[in-house]
Amino acid sequence: MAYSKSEINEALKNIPATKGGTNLVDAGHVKNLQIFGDEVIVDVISESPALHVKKKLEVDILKVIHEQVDKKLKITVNIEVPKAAEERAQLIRGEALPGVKNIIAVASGKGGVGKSTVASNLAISLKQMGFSVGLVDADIYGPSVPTMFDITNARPGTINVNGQSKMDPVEAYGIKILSIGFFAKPDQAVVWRGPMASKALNQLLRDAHWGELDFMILDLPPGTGDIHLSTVQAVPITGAVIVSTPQNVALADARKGVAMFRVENINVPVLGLIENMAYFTPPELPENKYYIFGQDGVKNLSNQLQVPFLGELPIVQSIREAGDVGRPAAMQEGSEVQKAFENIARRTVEELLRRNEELPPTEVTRITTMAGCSAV
Ligand SMILES: Nc1ncnc2c1ncn2[C@@H]1O[C@H](COP(=O)(O)OP(=O)(O)OP(=O)(O)O)[C@@H](O)[C@H]1O
Repeated sequence: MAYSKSEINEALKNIPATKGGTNLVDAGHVKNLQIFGDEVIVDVISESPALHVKKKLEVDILKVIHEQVDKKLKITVNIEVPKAAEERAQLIRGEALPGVKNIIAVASGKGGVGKSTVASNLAISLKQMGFSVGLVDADIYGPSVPTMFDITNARPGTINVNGQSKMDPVEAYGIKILSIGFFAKPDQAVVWRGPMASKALNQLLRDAHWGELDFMILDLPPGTGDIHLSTVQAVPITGAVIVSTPQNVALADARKGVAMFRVENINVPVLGLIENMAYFTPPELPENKYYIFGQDGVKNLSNQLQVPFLGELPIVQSIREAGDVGRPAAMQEGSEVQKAFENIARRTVEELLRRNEELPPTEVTRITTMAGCSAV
């Protein structure tokens, strides 16, 4: 069957333009429309660079063409953002996040040491202490927060704030959450080039309606890469906590993590180190401790680097299980695990309050050269 451009244009007229109060076609936002048999290619403009606006535009286009023309059509949507709109978006980078009092970045040098587990449970413990908490999963290499909060199928909504369309974070267990995993398929984000990942992160932070938060917890990817630099450029991080196991290979990377935040141009206060998987106690031998990854490695590193030690977490099967079923272990009322996470949250808040008393607010990093980055 042959399809005509006018048929498709008529369908597209049902979609509002991203700016100007008219529809896509009348706003001149459909730049090109090509039809090859049952394939349709739509080149369209989005006046907003925001990820959720672009995603909605794509979904709307697929929907109206499938519904109003033919559901068998194969549709490709290419979205272009005019340069001026990009630049407007860049201008707002770097200011404080309105309504967000403290931003804590959770980082690790090495992957798999339990950074997301700590970030998720820290968020829960802070919430249990009565604070309002947001959690941003910026781990492009393996966004695990949606799994840990059982929201893999959730998607943020859209909310109108003072005439501007903003992302409405997903809420789970009283915590407002946005994850890079909501916007990229599991194997997609890993191959994003630095600028793409940075842009996506910037949007999670800035194009969302976070409301009033005492704490925003940022789950960073492991390592010391592009996304870390983008984060410190995007928002003023109040302080960073670094998670490591006591194993030498992890400690070497944790040291690099501390060094990164301490680089002159970055200058984010390190609130402290957390030792995860510190030991294992079999339930049938409660007096025994087995130091599977070595003993006190993180404690010793804290002393060496003169960074506060925020506490330790043993290896506990229920921590892993709780993460997998999407109900963080800190929610296990009255358990040892809940107490361990609560102690860490308390120590973190103590160090944060001390930091807020002793140091001026963090300024966003304005990196113009690579000078000073050799330590990373
Ligand atoms: N203390 C612990 N006891 C038992 N299991 C744990 C503990 N900490 C983390 N785990 C488990 O280890 C695995 C890795 O943890 P997690 O995903 O938090 O690490 P990560 O450092 O965020 O990894 P990456 O950033 O590389 O994806 C998960 O299955 C998690 O449930």
